[in-house]
Amino acid sequence: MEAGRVLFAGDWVFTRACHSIKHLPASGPVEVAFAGRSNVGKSSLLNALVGQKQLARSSNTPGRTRALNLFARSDGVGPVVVDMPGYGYAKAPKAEVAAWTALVFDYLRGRPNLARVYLLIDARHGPKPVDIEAMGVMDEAAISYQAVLTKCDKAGSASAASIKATEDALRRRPAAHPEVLLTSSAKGDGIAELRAAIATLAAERG
Ligand SMILES: Nc1nc2c(ncn2[C@@H]2O[C@H](COP(=O)(O)OP(=O)(O)OP(=O)(O)O)[C@@H](O)[C@H]2O)c(=O)[nH]1
Ligand SMILES: [Mg+2]
Repeated sequence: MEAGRVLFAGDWVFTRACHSIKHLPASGPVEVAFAGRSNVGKSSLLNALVGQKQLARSSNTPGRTRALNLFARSDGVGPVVVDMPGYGYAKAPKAEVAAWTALVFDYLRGRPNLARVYLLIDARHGPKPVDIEAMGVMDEAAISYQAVLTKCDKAGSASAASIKATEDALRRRPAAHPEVLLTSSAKGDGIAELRAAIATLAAERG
């Protein structure tokens, strides 16, 4: 827990927006990425980790994040954290949504220094078909991933069913971490645990 706190207490800054995987740095430190449907809470989770409300822009309107946005500590210590566009429904033209979705899936398939994907799932709704598709892509690419339920503060009794549905969807998937993390960016639940998990990963892989 302490290593996670220290890692995220540093000075985290936005470093680059990539609209194509060609624009990513050729190689570099370990990356950790947040994937999930539009509006699931990816940018908010990053802000909760770093303790800054507006480092990554979040919005009520699905389709806020439109590039692979890279964040890192200004002193270069630790991993790069990648806030991705959402896949699925968004308030944007269909062709644009299709382009981001392709960008996300290209990144998941072909990034050698990608150490772990956190697959965010809304605790009120559980996994949707597009989340299952993302799991399949990551299994095939052998990218380690872990499910994170978001907005647990709003889910009430629905979260038990979402936990069960998520665990069921992850069973027998070769690249999936079996444990589901429960979080609320609004209330801070699960944030210290996620910080610690990322610090451990960076220490192992960095
Ligand atoms: N109650 C509650 N609301 C949350 C939480 N996390 C995110 N939200 C809200 O959900 C909305 C979407 O959050 P974002 O962080 O922008 O979601 P995103 O996944 O980055 O969305 P896109 O960039 O559009 O794909 C915002 O209005 C947030 O304030 C949470 O833990 N609890
Ligand atoms: Mg976002």
